[in-house]
Amino acid sequence: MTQSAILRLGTRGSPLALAQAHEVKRRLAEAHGDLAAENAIEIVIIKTTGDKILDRALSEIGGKGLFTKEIEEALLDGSIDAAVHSMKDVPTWLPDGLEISTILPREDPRDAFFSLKADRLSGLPEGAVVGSASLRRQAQILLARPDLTVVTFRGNVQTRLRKLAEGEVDATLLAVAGLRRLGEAGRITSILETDEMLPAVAQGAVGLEIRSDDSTTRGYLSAIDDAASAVRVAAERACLEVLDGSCRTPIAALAELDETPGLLKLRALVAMPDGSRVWRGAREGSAGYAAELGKDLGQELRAEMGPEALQSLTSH
Ligand SMILES: NCc1[nH]cc(CCC(=O)O)c1CC(=O)O
Repeated sequence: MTQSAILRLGTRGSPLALAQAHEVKRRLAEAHGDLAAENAIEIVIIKTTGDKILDRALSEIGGKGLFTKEIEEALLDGSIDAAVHSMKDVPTWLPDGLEISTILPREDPRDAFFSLKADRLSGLPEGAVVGSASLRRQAQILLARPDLTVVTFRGNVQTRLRKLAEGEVDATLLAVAGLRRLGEAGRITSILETDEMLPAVAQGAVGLEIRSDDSTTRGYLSAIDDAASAVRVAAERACLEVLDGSCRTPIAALAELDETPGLLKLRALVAMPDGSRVWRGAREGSAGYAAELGKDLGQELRAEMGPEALQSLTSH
């Protein structure tokens, strides 16, 4: 008989999701002697709705939690103890009884540019075609370069880079964090600065979700929490929550800790998908009030947009 695991981690089965789950397992084994034993941590792969839909842009399907619903069900029914998520894919609203307890040290939050025709976005020839299924990236690409065409583009990293090599598109964008975790960062053409392409809320952050009443798992996970990353993600998610964004709303936000200890700087934007309008805002304040800072900025942007623009962007 095999010894049953002490801790079961639920994850999607994509190469990126598995890399993240193995990073969590490695960090936990380093932090706790009993979790270092073989089979002490079991990685449980769970297929989500988002994994089954490969042919359409997620923004067309809509709905929140495409990558998290089935994993959260496994948490609630006790078949796993913690869920490993790309925090970018986790809705701000969580089911009753669940919470995000832990954020790992955040990877680079920026987006990477890939092209065989130019070394940066601004260098693409007039009328070039960029593949991206993200409305956030689409809106910011068109803000900077209204002459470009953005087409829906999905699939894993390998698939996208093959399509790029075959000339289906002239360029594409992917999160730097995912490429680093997959050991594919060497294929990046260049990294987009955040004033040109503000990242998605929580991009580059891996988080763990648990049952709120599970103090045993909470205890294990507290050793691998990165307070600075958690504060940044809290500010960005609070901003998103106020803006009530779905994956169909082009929203970007990035919180960074200043060299001045305890000072958190948050930038956010909301744009029309076609890049015809953009609303930007920035706030800074104490890292101890990260969520308040995020909410304030979200409310400021809401007020600036007015009810009509807000309605057209967030209601579906
Ligand atoms: N929506 C898919 C997704 N979720 C997280 C990442 C990248 C890793 C991260 O942001 O932590 C990606 C792919 C991408 O946007 O390139």
